[in-house]
Amino acid sequence: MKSAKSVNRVCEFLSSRVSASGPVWSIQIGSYSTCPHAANALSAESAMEELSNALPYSAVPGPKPIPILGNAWRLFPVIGHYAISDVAKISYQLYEEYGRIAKLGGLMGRPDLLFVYDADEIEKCYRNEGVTPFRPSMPSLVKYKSVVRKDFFGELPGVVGVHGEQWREFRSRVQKPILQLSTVRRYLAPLEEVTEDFLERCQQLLDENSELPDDFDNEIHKWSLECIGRVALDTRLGCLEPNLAPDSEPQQIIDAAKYALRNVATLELKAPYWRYFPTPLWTRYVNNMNFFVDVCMKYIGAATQRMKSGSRTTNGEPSLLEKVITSEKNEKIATIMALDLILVGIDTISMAVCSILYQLATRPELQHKVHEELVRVLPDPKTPLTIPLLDQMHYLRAFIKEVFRTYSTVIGNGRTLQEDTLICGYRIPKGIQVVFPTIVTGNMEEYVTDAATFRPERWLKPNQGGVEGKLHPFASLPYGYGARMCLGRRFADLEMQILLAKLLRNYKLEFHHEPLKYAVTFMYAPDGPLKFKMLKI
Ligand code: HEM
Repeated sequence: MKSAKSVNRVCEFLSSRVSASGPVWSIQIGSYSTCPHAANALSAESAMEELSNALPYSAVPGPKPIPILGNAWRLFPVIGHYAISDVAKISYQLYEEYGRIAKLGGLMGRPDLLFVYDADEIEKCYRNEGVTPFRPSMPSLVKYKSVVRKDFFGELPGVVGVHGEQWREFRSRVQKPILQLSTVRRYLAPLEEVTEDFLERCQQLLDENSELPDDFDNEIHKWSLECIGRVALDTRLGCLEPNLAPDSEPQQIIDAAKYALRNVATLELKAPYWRYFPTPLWTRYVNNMNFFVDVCMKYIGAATQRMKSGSRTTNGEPSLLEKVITSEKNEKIATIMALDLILVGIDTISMAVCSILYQLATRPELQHKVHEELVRVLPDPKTPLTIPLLDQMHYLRAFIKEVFRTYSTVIGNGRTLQEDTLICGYRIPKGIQVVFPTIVTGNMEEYVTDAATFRPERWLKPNQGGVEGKLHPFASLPYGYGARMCLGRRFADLEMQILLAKLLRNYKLEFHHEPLKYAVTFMYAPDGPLKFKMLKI
């Protein structure tokens, strides 16, 4: 029984790791020559009729729950045919066994998970998700924000782990400055500087065979931490310095971020005693989060002081923090925004980079194409990057998109339905958690021509050397879609492009070890030492 409950946590964890996005609520009703409201009413009426004629939810196919254990047993390693460690495989197996829609129910005390593999239906779900889409989220963070530190987070607790009007209000306050192109552009030079320091550190880490160390993923992690410090806290945290003292602030930040990555999974997957009393793991989690809040408060306080004394970070475009502090006149909003960006902006990007580098190192011909493009765009490797230069790196961008399609870093996205919804001909009740498994749909021949082939050219326009073929826009959505779409996507793209451009213009990456398997640890990424050989070109 205890194990069954822990399996139940896997499902909760699973559904909290899938993400989604999606504005565009303007549904195309077709052309009308009379009153548009009449057309709307007609369409609403026919939607109601479709819903009432739909097949019942009970008819959705899926593994049959067995008494007492429900469906939780199916996630047990060995006795079930789905392995906990390979969540991606569960998504594939459900599709293979049941087709375009499958229900995983009987999950003991938690809503069913409904896997949808039909890209047209996924598109409909996103486009109709309403103004406050609900993404099931990390229960430990929800408790931390809404119970443990309610005193601090109050009525506007941020966007991550927050829903409904509170989410909408917060997002509407910070979305514009975060997504504004002028804000993002402003960070090009500072992030380039961070990346140059990172590459210098990589050089120092090379062994006598010019190979990077076993734990190179930790170094990538530090780079992404340093980038997010620059964006969300207006500071250089110092995480890339060699020989950090264990009690130095950067080392403590590195440890706290690593802890967040490794142990939150344990907290949410194992029996959730922490919901009822403070277990040692929970206490450590809370202390860790408090530490992050303190760090954010310290740097936002410093930014406010700088602004009061009239000395800003630069004379040009204000920084993200400066924009938010000025428009909100409220340090707390800026602090909570920074905390949210840090919480989700470190692991996503570092795991994505691990995956992209592994694919580049193991596909030398394609890596060579990226390098050729970079030589064309940057004949002098020392040329500082600019946005127009980055915009010419079409093949590099296509390569990133193709990695996301084939090895979806965030394995999928999800929404808790806010009202009864018609999906694949079934009436799906409000409250069900719908999963959009991009790890599967991005690889379906139905939506992507020659899906099994890794081919960045599919993302290019014909005049850029692109190849024609099917590519359903809702099959591979790395950043989700809509009102809840990834808030940091522009920074993520910028950070990845800067790193790859600087690295591959100057170095060749090789991998001379046993091929690595991909696994879902926290995100979907190669599971093993990334001992790349890094050779100066
Ligand atoms: C390659 C790296 C990244 C990937 C693949 C990624 C993917 C995603 C996805 C799929 C979602 C869910 C969207 C939805 O529910 O529709 C999301 C949400 C979010 N992401 Fe990212 N992300 C990445 C990097 C970042 C970075 C660097 C930041 C911060 C600077 C960030 C900040 C956020 C925030 C704040 C949300 C929550 C948005 C909300 O619920 O309103 N992400 N991300």
